[in-house]
Amino acid sequence: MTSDQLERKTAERGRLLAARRAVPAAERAADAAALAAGVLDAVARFDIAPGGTVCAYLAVGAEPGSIALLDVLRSAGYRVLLPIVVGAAPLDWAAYTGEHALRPGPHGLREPTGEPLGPLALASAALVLVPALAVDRRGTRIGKGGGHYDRSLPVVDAPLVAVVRDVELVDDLPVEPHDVRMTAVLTPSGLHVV
Ligand SMILES: Nc1nc2c(c(=O)[nH]1)N(C=O)[C@@H](CNc1ccc(C(=O)N[C@@H](CCC(=O)O)C(=O)O)cc1)CN2
Ligand SMILES: Nc1ncnc2c1ncn2[C@@H]1O[C@H](COP(=O)(O)OP(=O)(O)OP(=O)(O)O)[C@@H](O)[C@H]1O
Repeated sequence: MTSDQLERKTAERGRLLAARRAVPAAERAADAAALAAGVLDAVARFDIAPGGTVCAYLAVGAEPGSIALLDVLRSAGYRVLLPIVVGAAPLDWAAYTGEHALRPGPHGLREPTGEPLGPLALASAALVLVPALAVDRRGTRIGKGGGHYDRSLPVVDAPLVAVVRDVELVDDLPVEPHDVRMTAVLTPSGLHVV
């Protein structure tokens, strides 16, 4: 990637974060409800039966997503794992067993208090919900810039479903060699296979 493209990626990230912060609370709540309502369709579209493992994330700040989305998956019988940040190493994972079993983590995150299962737990996923700032129509994802998911996802064979707002599914994002492509994008309007 040229320094020009890297600059574009950094600028794009700033623009996307600012746009997210400007979303009014009512719209955030409506988006969260629509995503929680749509997540089971997404899982069904990939033929993942209850009992299967879904690696998910717990939304922080203005990110799309919610505890309710995790609870929908759990109530439907899926095993839900959440990431644990371990410095610059690939993400660790532990089971989400309810909002009571979370503790504060880095970057304002809440992380599961259960036994850490190790980075390879991600390989047991039947589907991975991936946080993103934006995704393009080729599946290129831009995240917060820590590289956590790009370092973690190479062990996964399962569908990778980025979760963004509808305006964050865009035509074209800059791509780097380490960027792992998404299989589909879940937005409040539904699942988009890319
Ligand atoms: N929900 C979620 N979990 C995730 C990620 C993510 O993007 N979203 N990550 C993706 O790799 C890893 C952690 N990376 C993160 C990097 C930066 C911030 C962040 O900017 N936090 C804000 C606080 C948000 C708030 O409280 O409003 C900050 O530190 O200012 C969060 C997570 C693993 N878990
Ligand atoms: N597979 C990898 N191995 C080693 N370093 C990596 C890998 N993937 C990404 N990185 C490092 O992480 C940095 C951030 O990457 P990138 O901008 O793609 O993050 P991101 O996908 O936006 O972040 P995140 O995954 O945390 O949401 C890169 O500059 C790179 O140095």
